[in-house]
Amino acid sequence: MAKIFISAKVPTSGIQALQQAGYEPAVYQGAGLITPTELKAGVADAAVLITPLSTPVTKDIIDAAPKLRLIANFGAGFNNIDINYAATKAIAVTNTPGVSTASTAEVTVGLVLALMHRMVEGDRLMRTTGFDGWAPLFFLGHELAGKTLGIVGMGQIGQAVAKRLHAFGMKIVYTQRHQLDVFTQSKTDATYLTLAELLKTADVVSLHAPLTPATQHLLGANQLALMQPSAYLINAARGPLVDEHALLAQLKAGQLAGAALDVYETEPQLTPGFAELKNVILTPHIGNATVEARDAMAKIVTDNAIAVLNGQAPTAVVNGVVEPK
Ligand SMILES: NC(=O)c1ccc[n+]([C@@H]2O[C@H](COP(=O)([O-])OP(=O)(O)OC[C@H]3O[C@@H](n4cnc5c(N)ncnc54)[C@H](O)[C@@H]3O)[C@@H](O)[C@H]2O)c1
Repeated sequence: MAKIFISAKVPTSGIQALQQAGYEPAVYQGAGLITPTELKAGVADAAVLITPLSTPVTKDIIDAAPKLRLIANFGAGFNNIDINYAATKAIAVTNTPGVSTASTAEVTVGLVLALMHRMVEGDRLMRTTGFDGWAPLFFLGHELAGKTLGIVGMGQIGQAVAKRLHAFGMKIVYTQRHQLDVFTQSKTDATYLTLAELLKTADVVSLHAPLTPATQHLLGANQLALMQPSAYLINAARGPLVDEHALLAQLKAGQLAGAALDVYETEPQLTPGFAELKNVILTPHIGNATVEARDAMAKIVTDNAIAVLNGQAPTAVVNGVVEPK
């Protein structure tokens, strides 16, 4: 029987779906992330690899897997996989689009609310020194209503964030490679701007573009310097979109009002300096960490595994290989 190797624990619903289809997947049981050596051993005789987005699947790993036909990435972003090299070996690479949208949009909205209303900072205060009581000038934040939200990458998550924060009374501007069609744009009254115009204009900048060579350090020192000192930055996309050292310098210099990060440039490491800043919220890559999203992701990867092993085409192919070897 063809081997399915799963390089991290996944929801029970996924394992059960594979068992019902007659497969007994081998699941990595170690603590933390799998090492490259363990991954190579796991894929050596596997036809399918199901892997979380935190695990690099490099040329070396692919070379160690001569029977591999499918790499089903458990995640929407797939920058962890050498998709082009996989294509040269007729290995399909799939992701899990769409099902992270509600969860990641909700987390983003939560970060905007918490940052602008200083909720995490307030929680920390109550757990330490406490406060002297209500006072007219005490602990002031800012309302979202009437402010401008700038979305970088108006795809599924960007649009879901726009819809939700438009309901809070925010004006929506966005940038990406192509303008939206008029109908989609009109649903949130969104206005297209260039990245530079957006950075100069927005009170809150929220990143929702994928990590590609073109988006690496999309916000470097020069771009961050365009933002208003009263503006906030949210990154729930991918850490390397932002030059974190430049961001830290801007925050320390008071050139930005605050930032909320769910993802990190050298994830899972945190760049030293952020933890000390009161106007920064840090969450551990929990954008789609919901039971609902993870079950839906498990369904996509296991459906694809079963399809490929039955000689059918997988869905959500990201490297053009619709008929794997
Ligand atoms: N924090 C989390 O847990 C979490 C969860 C899910 C997804 N994500 C990240 O969010 C990203 C977006 O997800 P999605 O489902 O909305 O993807 P999507 O493909 O629907 O949207 C991405 C958008 O980014 C735009 N884009 C591409 N290159 C760009 C550039 N150079 N400048 C500006 N815009 C650009 C695209 O045109 C597209 O509209 C994913 O790639 C992933 O990295 C994070």
